[in-house]
Amino acid sequence: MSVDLGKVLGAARGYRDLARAALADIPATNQRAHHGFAWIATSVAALEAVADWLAANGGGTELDRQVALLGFAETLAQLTGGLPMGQNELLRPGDLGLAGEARDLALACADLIDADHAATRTAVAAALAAGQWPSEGLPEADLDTIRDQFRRFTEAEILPNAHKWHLANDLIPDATVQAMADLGTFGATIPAEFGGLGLSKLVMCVITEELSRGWIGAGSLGTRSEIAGELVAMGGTPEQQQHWLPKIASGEILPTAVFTEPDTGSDLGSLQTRARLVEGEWVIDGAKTWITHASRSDLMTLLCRTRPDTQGYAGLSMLLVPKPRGTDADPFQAAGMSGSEIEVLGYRGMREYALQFDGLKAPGDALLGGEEGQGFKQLMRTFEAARIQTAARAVGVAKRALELGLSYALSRKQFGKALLHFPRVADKLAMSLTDFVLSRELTYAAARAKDTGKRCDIEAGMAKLLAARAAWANADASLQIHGGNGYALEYEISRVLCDARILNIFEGAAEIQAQVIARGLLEGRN
Ligand SMILES: Cc1cc2nc3c(=O)[nH]c(=O)nc-3n(C[C@H](O)[C@H](O)[C@H](O)COP(=O)(O)OP(=O)(O)OC[C@H]3O[C@@H](n4cnc5c(N)ncnc54)[C@H](O)[C@@H]3O)c2cc1C
Repeated sequence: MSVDLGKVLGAARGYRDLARAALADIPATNQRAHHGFAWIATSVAALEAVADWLAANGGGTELDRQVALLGFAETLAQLTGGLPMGQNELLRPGDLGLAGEARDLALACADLIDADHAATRTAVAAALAAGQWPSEGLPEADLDTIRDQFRRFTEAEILPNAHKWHLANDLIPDATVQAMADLGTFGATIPAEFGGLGLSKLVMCVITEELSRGWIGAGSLGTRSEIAGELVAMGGTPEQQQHWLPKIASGEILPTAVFTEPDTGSDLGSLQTRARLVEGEWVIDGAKTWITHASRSDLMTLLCRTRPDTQGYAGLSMLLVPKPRGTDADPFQAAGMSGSEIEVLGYRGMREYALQFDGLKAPGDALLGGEEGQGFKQLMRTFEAARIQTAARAVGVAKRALELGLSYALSRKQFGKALLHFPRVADKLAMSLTDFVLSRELTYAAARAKDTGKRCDIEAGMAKLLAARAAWANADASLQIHGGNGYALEYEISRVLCDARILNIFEGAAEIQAQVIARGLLEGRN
């Protein structure tokens, strides 16, 4: 079927602009409308990214074009019918007072929306069954080589072990961490003058995607190095940069990100952990929770209140707090610091901890940038790259879920034929592939925006929002294809489902991303 995707994209953009205009009369307290607008804008941005991907691949292969067609058709149907913002939250055009405008859009794109795409879905599933995948060639130099390198590593070191490590709640072995360090995982984006590879955020995405395809734990190992590296590179003093960045880049030290508190998660500006200067040293008191890799790490990037008289963001500062690396027998060895492990569904390999600080000491020069009151701003700037990296983690998880569903659908027979031959199974695979491609291309688009140096909290939020939805949807679809076996711990998909679920929560819950996107777009930033 031949559809003018450029024309459809133009119409979708027009609808997004109408949604933006509609918000002029709708207060921000109406989250369904405001967050819904963010979802509309995110959906349109994904279509733009897919159109760019096709163009960059010379119009694409037949499979590329089929995937793009399904992506456009489904997205337009969602825009004009019901856009899933959550499992039981569908944005309807009427929520923005756009019922008539949505009907106009549906009419303008009737060729696409009203068509029966069953044959395309079947063809896409058949292509997958034949071992074909959509183009992943990137125009940027060397990226395919880097992808190959990390794909080979993941195949050899991560995939054969991940499920075993997950079931045993093991830490990723030190030897694997070292092998990842040797590949340059932790210093990929740290400037070359500080011992890193000085590569782009797009490279970071490709690396993260490949590792996360093997296991979210592996793809997440570099997250805290990315956060610490960004914090120090963007906000550190020259001395802090010289001291910390080479060690982070080489993997000699593993950082941990210490922000969330028992009573303070999404609303970080309210956090209560305090640090005060006593005789030239910082003394830290308070409680933190959900801290990943807190034991086997050497440096805490710790957000705390250094101005006790302030409330909100103004009094928050970021400290670079060295700590001894813990062991299983003695996980927290610093005086004034204790912790206990939080048992979790998935996202294993580093372990999460609740931490208590009772007079923990840090050196006087631990204050990031040497300036108090900058912590929240410093962290928000860092969140852009961290959210793009999280989106890339989700893309890798979404792909693995699809691979597992595909493999099971090919090998399992019911009613005398492989599951793949049932249209409802083939549909799940075709739409999983479509969601994977849309979120991958949107994530790459966000990384490219970040690489230009411009502010891109909107792009980062969009990528994370969509990719986290794709990871969860694909994991759920794949588990459904596995039937009862998918529910058995011994099957890898049981882990992938648990791993996928976290992506919508940390690094800013989906609702927070939607809020950031809506606010930013309404302020005219995009
Ligand atoms: C496995 C795991 C690893 C983690 N690792 C780390 C780490 O290494 N370091 C660290 O500092 N933190 C970490 N976190 C914490 C994580 O960042 C927080 O869980 C997250 O920020 C959400 O905070 P919260 O859990 O307190 O949820 P809350 O802030 O209590 O929010 C709960 C829910 O309410 C809704 N909600 C909240 N605010 C709004 C709003 N304004 N509008 C609409 N809906 C809203 C959302 O659905 C949200 O999911 C981790 C968490 C997990 C589960």
